[in-house]
Amino acid sequence: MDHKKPEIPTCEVCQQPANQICGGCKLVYYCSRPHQKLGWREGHKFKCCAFKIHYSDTFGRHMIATRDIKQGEMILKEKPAVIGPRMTCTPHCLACGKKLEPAKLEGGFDFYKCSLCNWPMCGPQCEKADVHKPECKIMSDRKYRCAIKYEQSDKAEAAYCVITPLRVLLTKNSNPLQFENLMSLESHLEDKKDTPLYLVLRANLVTFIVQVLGMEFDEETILKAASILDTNAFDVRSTDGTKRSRAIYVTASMMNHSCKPNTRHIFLDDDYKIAVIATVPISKGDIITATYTQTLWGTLDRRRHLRNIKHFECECDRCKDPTELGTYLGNIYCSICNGPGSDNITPKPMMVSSNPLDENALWRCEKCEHFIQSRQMFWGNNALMQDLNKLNKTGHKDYEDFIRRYSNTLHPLNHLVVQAKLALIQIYGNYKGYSLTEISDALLKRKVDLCHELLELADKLEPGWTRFRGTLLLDLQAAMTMQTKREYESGKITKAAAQDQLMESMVLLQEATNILKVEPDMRTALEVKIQELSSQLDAEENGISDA
Ligand SMILES: C[S@@+](CC[C@H](N)C(=O)[O-])C[C@H]1O[C@@H](n2cnc3c(N)ncnc32)[C@H](O)[C@@H]1O
Repeated sequence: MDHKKPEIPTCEVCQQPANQICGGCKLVYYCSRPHQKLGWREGHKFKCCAFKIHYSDTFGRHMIATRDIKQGEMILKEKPAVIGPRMTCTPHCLACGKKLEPAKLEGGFDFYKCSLCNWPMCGPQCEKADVHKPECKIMSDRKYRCAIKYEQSDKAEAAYCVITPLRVLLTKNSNPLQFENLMSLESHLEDKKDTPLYLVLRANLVTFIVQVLGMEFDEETILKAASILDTNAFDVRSTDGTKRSRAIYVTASMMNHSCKPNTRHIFLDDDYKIAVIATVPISKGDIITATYTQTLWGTLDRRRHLRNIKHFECECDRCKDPTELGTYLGNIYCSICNGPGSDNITPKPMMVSSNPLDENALWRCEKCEHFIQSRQMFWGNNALMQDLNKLNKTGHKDYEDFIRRYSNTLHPLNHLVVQAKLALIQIYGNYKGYSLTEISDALLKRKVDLCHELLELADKLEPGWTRFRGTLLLDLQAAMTMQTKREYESGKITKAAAQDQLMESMVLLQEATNILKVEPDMRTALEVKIQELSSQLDAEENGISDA
């Protein structure tokens, strides 16, 4: 027999036997905490991570896991290399990104303006923020004053298109290495150059940088900065929804797109660090992916968005599958098989694309000879989306009517129906007049059923520790807890059954907590919910609620 001596790990710093493994890369050992800290300072911080960047002709640079990554693990935390307003937006503060409201000033309603460059800002403090100083100086030195003034609420201003590209260009002097990193990102400028948007940018942005500000950049570099932002920037929102910006994270931008990604990201603190979290276990060698689009859109819409904005053709497993992994999210029923005079065949036959990777391919019935052009699918989707957007959002009636009205065309998991169902889950239990204590047993049951239905969808398209699943689990447990309370109080179930059901709710709440506890806005709310449910369980156990 081969009695091989087991290898004893040794400390990276002193080479003595060690038993503490680095939690980041899980590749190196230390004998003690002081040596781990020393090792980190001496260079491990540059090598320690769970991924490496690979290159392929199909994807360009992309991230690969260098070891198995656990569900819920934070893979990466990074500061933005550049952050600023979106291309066109309603007035937002150039420093903190907050959406601005006008105030009553001497000449009528207007925004507070920076005293030097006249851009709308929150107030004197934001006007002095470091992020605004360099652009403010160059604009005010050139006597440029922003012309935005309040006219009507929510008027989008195209003038914002100059700010974030200007911030990229300003790093050339302030942080040349950062400038190099930013300018080395994928731009797809060649594909965009002649699009209407870039023709407008040539007139606005290039003129602003070269002629108004007198900066020495050529047209190609300026448009490339704008194009790098379009290809790589993340949409950054504060957790309370009052602040919105776009930002580039040089390393996080290396994540490939997938229509069924294996990570989610959140933004932390006031400096908007991004944290990338594994939503499912990721095996060594797997590609680490994010989504650049909306997972709850159908394939036609997702692929068109990716083609137009990110300039690539997505060929992931979901895009290749005409049933979208069995969900039929982008499909409709066949109008012939399910039309008048049909024998109500079950399951109802669907229309599916004859080639999902070709936007122009015909859509055919799975059962009969019926087919339609893909443009009819686009038109139908747009028309119904407009219908959906017009519904009264404060109550449930319009949404329930929408689902009923189109039930012969749209199956229960069509993306338009899913939007209506998500709205209903929000309304039941949360909106004025619909609190969990107020709604009828029937509506409470409807909420529970909708949560179960969408959790099944989530398992196929956004599985694991996703925010979608986390928030659905929270909604479901709240509704189930109320159901239990009502059933017990009306004598429909015994105390033991009530306890079992509350334990079931607790399991759901615990999973939701595991998923959502990293989200800065959720921590306190989750603690309160666990406290409430625990007290309810105690009360049931001690017979207090029998009283
Ligand atoms: C944010 S960048 C990712 C980093 C980039 N690959 C690079 O080398 O700099 C986005 C670009 O990567 C490529 N890409 C990302 N995901 C892809 C995918 N699933 N299929 C094909 N190309 C992809 C596309 O060119 C896309 O515009």
